[in-house]
Amino acid sequence: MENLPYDPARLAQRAAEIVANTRELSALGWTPATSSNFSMRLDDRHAAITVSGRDKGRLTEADIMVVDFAGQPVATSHRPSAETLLHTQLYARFPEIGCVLHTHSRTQTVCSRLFAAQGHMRLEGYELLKAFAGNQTHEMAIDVPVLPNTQDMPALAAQVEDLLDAGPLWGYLIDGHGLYAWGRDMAEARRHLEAFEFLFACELDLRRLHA
Ligand SMILES: CSC[C@@H](O)[C@@H](O)C(=O)COP(=O)(O)O
Ligand SMILES: [Zn+2]
Repeated sequence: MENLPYDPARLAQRAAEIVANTRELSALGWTPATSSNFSMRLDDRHAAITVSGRDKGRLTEADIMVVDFAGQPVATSHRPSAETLLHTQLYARFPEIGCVLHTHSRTQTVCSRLFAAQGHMRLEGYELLKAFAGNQTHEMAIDVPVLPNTQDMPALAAQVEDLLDAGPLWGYLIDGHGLYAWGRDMAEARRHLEAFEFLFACELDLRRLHA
């Protein structure tokens, strides 16, 4: 048997978790037209991530591959997600991060357009802010950064590094593109993703009502 640099049993377990959750997120309409990508940490050097270009609503374990934290494929000829670097930079920097989720819901994309000029989207006074790990109260605000979109992943990753230097972050938007969110494990990353989606939708509703 091939001598793999990661634990294949752990890969199988993480792949099953990614597939089950991706299908649920896809059923919500958050991964249109093969968009979005998903990953989980395997160990201190490797992550399991979706193969590039796959239909996220029909994902199977065969659509999950391994990369190192430089974003290079490990023991596979598959092509990893085009945005692999945005996942691996988080695993490389924060040992406590175990899962990174990227989706393209309509709400996320509309918000990214609406708040791009401002550079961030403020979420303030909501009970659901307590869904973000470490927050104890609704009496606070978070500014979700909105980065300009680019196909230059090293450039985008460098901008994310600057954001991470600036303070605690649970996710960010990319203009005209979608949302990145993460957490210790799948459950926490999903909680953050769902909280962002809900709060973004509230802000859009308020804008419509005030229009
Ligand atoms: C189908 S367009 C969306 C892609 O360009 C990208 O933003 C995306 O989220 C999925 O890319 P992928 O390479 O499949 O991980
Ligand atoms: Zn994307």
